[in-house]
Amino acid sequence: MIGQSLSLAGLQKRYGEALAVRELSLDIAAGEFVSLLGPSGSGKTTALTMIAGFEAPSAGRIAIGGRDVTFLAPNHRNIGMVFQKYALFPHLTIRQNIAFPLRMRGRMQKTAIARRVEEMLELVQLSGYAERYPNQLSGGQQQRVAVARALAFEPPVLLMDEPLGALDKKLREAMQFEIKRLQERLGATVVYVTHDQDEALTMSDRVAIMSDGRLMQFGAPTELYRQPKTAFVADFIGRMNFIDGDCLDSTAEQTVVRLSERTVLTLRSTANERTRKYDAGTALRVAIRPERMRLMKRGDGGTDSLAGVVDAAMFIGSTYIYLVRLADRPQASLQVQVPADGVMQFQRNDPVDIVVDGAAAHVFPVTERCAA
Ligand SMILES: Nc1ncnc2c1ncn2[C@@H]1O[C@H](COP(=O)(O)OP(=O)(O)OP(=O)(O)O)[C@@H](O)[C@H]1O
Repeated sequence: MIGQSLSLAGLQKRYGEALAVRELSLDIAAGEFVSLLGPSGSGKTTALTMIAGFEAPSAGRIAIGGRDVTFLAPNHRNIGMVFQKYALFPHLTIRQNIAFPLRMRGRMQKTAIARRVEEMLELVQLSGYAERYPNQLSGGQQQRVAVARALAFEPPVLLMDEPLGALDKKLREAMQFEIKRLQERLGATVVYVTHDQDEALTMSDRVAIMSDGRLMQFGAPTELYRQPKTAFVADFIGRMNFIDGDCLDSTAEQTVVRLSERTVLTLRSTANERTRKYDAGTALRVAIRPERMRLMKRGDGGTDSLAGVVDAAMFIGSTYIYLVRLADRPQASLQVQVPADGVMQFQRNDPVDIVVDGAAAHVFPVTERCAA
C-alpha cells in the first residue's frame, strides 16, 4: 500500500476581499478516495492547488502522512496530479511521457525505469501503444496515459481535477471504473475534484460537499443521500421535494409540521438522525425523496397524507414518476417515484393521496439556503 493520510486543518484562501476557501478541515485516511463536489466557484480547485503546493494558504495547515507540508515546494510533496487537459508532452512518445517524472526524479536506474513504464502501460491496458505519440491516441487513451504517468512514481497522494471533464459520457463511465480499479489496486490516496455528483457518488469512499468556499458536509455517499445535514446538501444530492409549513410541536423524537389546515406531518427521528428541536410557529421546510412517498386513491391515505391531483404520469424504464399538484397548494407539485413492476396505477387528473414515510423525511428551517 502506497497511500498516505492527508489532513487539512482550517485551510483558507483569500483573494483580496474574497474568500475562495474558508476554514476547510478534512481528515482523509491512507488509501481513501475522496471527492470534492460542489457548484462552480465553490472553491474545489483552489483547495486542490493548495494541497498540491501551487498556492500558499492564507491560513491553516496541510499534513501528508503526519508530516506538515504547508510551506513545502510542490516538487517536494511527492504528489501525483492529473488534470482535465491531459497535458501529455506532444513531442514525446507514450513510453517517454510515462518515464518523464521518473527520469526527473533521478532516483531510478534506466532499466528500472523501463520496467516500471512497462508495468504502468499494462496497468492501464495500453501495452501496445508505447511508441505512439499522444495525438495518435483517443481522448480516453490519453487520459489513461496521464493517470499512468501520475501513478508511475507511486505518489502517496494523487490529486485529480475534473480528469474526465473532456470525455463523452460512455468513455467517462468506463474511465471512472478504470481509475477506481487502479486506485484500489495501488492503495493510493485520491482527492478528486468534480462537479458531477454521479461521478463523485459512484467513485468515492467519502465526498466533501462544498459551497461558497465552505465545507457543507463530509460523509459516505449513502450518508449524504440519506442524512443530509443542511437544506443545501438535501437539494444538491439526488432528487428532492420541498414543502414549507410551520412547526406545531418539536421534541428530540419527532417534529410535527402543519402544512395546511387539513394536513399535518409527523417526522420521526431515526437511530441515525435525530430531528433538531424547533420552537412552535417556526417556518420549516420539509424535504422528502420522491421514492420515499406512496400514492393511494384519494381518501385511502389517512390523515397524515397529502391530497393532490396527478398532473403528469411518466414511465422511465424502471420507475413511474408522477407529478402531483397539491390540493390545498395548487402552485406546488411533488414528484413521486414508484417502481414500475406493475401497471401504471394512476393517470393524469386522478385525485390521489400522497403518503409520506415520516421516518425518511427531513426538516430544515426555511431560512436555510437550498442548492438552486
Ligand atoms: N487567482 C484567483 N484570483 C482571484 N480569485 C480567484 C482566483 N482563483 C479562484 N478565484 C475565485 O475563488 C472562487 C473559487 O474558485 P475555484 O476555481 O476554486 O472554484 P471551483 O469550485 O473549482 O469551480 P469550477 O467548478 O468552476 O472549477 C471563485 O469565486 C473564483 O472566482
